[in-house]
Amino acid sequence: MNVSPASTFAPEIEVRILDERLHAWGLPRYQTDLAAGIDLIACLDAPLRIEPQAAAQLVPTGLAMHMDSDAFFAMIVARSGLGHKKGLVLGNGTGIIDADYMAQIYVSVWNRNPAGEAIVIEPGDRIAQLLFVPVVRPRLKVVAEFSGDSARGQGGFGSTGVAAKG
Ligand SMILES: O=c1ccn([C@H]2C[C@H](O)[C@@H](COP(=O)(O)OP(=O)(O)OP(=O)(O)O)O2)c(=O)[nH]1
Repeated sequence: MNVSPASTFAPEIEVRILDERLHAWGLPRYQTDLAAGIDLIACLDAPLRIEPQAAAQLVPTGLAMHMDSDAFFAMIVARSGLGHKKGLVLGNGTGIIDADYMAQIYVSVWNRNPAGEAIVIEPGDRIAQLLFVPVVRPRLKVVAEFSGDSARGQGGFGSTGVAAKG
């Protein structure tokens, strides 16, 4: 399927390069025409060794951006291969970059491997990816009782069970 860039929501945002080494390592860009995210690069001065299950560490990306929009935000997620094969995941599960955040973006890295295998991140490694995600910011109105009803009603967490229904 071909998607014309003109048919997608593609606002322009300002990005600052805080680490000049990114000019050689790779400026923020989509790796393929339809890649969902841009890779984030470890702007480290020396290799970083992460022991299994050790405390999460913050890695600078050398990037700052100002989305300045109420229509979307950015989300840091693991790179699929690194997370699945090597065990390099995010210490905060998912990193949320608010649209009003203008400082350097950091990646919280964690080695989820159970034991033994350390992970070494080299300066310039692509360690995670950044996705831009539309967001809805509804106005929150506090009420005593809900005005409508639903099939689930007041059934709580897990109330629909696990069996597949025909
Ligand atoms: O993985 C991350 C997560 C967050 N941030 C930055 C961008 C985000 O806008 C800001 C604050 O994040 P968040 O609101 O999730 O964290 P907080 O602990 O509530 O911090 P704050 O008090 O600054 O809102 O930190 C990162 O650089 N990397």
